[in-house]
Amino acid sequence: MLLVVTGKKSVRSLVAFITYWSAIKGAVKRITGLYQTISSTLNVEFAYDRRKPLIKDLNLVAEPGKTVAVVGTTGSGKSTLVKLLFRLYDPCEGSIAIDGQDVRHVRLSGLRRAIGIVPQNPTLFNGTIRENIRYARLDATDEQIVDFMEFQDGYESKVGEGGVRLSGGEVQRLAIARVLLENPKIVALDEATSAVDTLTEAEIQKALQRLGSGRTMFVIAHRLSTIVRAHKILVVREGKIVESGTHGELLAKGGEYSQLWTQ
Ligand SMILES: Nc1ncnc2c1ncn2[C@@H]1O[C@H](COP(=O)(O)OP(=O)(O)OP(=O)(O)O)[C@@H](O)[C@H]1O
Repeated sequence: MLLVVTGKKSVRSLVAFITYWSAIKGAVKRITGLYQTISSTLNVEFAYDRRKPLIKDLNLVAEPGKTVAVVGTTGSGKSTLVKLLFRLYDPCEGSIAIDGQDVRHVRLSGLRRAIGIVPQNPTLFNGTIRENIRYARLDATDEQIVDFMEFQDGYESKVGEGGVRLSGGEVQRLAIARVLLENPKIVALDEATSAVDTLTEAEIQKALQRLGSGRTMFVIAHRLSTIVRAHKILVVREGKIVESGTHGELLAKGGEYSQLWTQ
């Protein structure tokens, strides 16, 4: 800049330099992007129907490698938070960012590669467990697929139409295995509500711990064990985060969370 002011360089070369520098910086951002810190501006708002705002004053930070559990009554807006993150919808006000970059400025294909989703009811087709897991990454080797966890009847057993031959716990573990195979940096998990026995519960928790290791995980949580293990719990009511903290902190506070807990 000084060289331009003193007349030693032309404005044209300064413009060329800035363009060149922006291109390099852009490229570096794509290469080094950790895709791990999720944050929002203070004023994020969202409405499906403009007359009825749903998400209000959303203030959210999820730190790299940490598990954030979202809890709240039905219809409080938990799934909508995940939809905003994944850009199925954009906020009406404010913005959500990953590593400080507004998700609206990240290429959609890149964003969806960076975030893995474990849905409550995964779509399963009538093939083997191995084939259903491979669906997440068609070029995966057999070794890569069996690396994650064990299934009682083995990887070659058929799951049946829509997974009817699997137990609720196996369906959840299969959905987790798919995302482990995808290996994204961020995971959004909509935890199934189905009750499972203690042994299955322990297996699901083991799979979840592996999933959360080194990843930022955002869980719409229903299981006690998941909530207790989370690094941070967000309590959502009518689209607002009304409390946040660890399980111990929130219980000690004696507010909304402790009421949810005793219900
Ligand atoms: N696509 C949509 N169009 C219009 N309204 C919607 C849409 N999706 C959700 N809603 C409404 O927004 C509100 C919040 O829904 P959301 O699914 O985010 O809640 P939730 O806390 O995840 O509920 P649950 O625990 O039952 O899954 C609900 O009143 C719901 O009916």
